Amino acid sequence: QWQGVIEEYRDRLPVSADTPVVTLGEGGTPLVAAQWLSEQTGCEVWLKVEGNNPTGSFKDRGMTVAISLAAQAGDKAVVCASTGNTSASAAAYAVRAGLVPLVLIPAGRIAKGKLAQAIVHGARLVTIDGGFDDCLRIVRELGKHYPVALVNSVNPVRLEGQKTAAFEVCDALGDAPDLHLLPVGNAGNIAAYWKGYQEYAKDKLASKTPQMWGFQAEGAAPIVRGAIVEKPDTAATAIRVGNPASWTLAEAARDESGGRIEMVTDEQILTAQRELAAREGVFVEPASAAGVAGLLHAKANGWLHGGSTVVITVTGHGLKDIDTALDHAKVDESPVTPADTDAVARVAGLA
Ligand SMILES: Cc1ncc(COP(=O)(O)O)c(/C=C/C(=O)C(=O)O)c1O
Repeated sequence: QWQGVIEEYRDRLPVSADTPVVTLGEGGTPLVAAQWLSEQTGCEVWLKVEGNNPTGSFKDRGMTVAISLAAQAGDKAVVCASTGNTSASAAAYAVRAGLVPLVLIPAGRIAKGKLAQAIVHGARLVTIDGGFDDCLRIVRELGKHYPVALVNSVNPVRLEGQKTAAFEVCDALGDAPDLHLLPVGNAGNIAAYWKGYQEYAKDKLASKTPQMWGFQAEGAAPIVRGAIVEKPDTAATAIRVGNPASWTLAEAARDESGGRIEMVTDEQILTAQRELAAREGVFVEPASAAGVAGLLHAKANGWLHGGSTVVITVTGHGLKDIDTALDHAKVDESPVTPADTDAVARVAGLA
């Protein structure tokens, strides 16, 4: 039975023997062979399906560590700013530890599945008349003046937990891949993976480190443009961030790994989301498809060498944001059909 991130990688995490382990069995997510993407690119492509975590995104990896340490420290409340998945995860893990979750979210731009999670877990929800970056600025100030633990990815223990995904990739493949692709929003995850890959290579558990390729949405691409984006805008609301907290760490991951951070349009992201579901059977929320859009973009631009081993992290489950999926679905809404077998056979294209 998989014990969750802390028990599986205890000696690589900033926990001690008397840290209470607050877990929902996070981690140990599937590494799925992507046949269609492999055919399209001539590479060996794998998907690290992080939507399979307990609250539906990779955030659980960092939250189990952050909340366990907050419980050990005797904190009574935790606070975070979020585009949705961090708050969903913080709420679930906090209540398990008997802590009060206080979450700040940007008005109007949070996927309903994530909002539902924060609400049903009983988080204290504050909807800010502003963007994610405003929420983050405020929680940093709250952390300074009130007895609350800050559990955003500005808290390094979050990235410690998130680096375990790189360990799992190496454990599953027997080595690090040549390339690792993933979305970049607040930019903690690309930094976390890079840290994990470096640790495994140092300990000779991998023969190399991969190039880290991060992808931002064109309307929210501060790292690509080299400037803060005052009004970030993208349908991929999870990565609608104009001033990433881990900007410097993400650039270090890009440069030290010989990788790249590029941008893809919303059109490319939503097409990748649809293609991934229709061809590989993997349904992810829009932001999570940015790495897949990035792979197809890289292939079209000739950046991709055939035969490379490529891992793409798809970061959150598609059920988080069904509104966007349905808005852009190409499905022809079939009219309600009479409860008659012959009629169904005709509508279903069997007859
Ligand atoms: C599905 C999904 N995909 C990609 C990202 C980007 O990861 P980072 O580059 O490490 O920020 C997020 C991030 C979400 C939040 O930052 C939050 O929940 O506040 C996400 O939820």
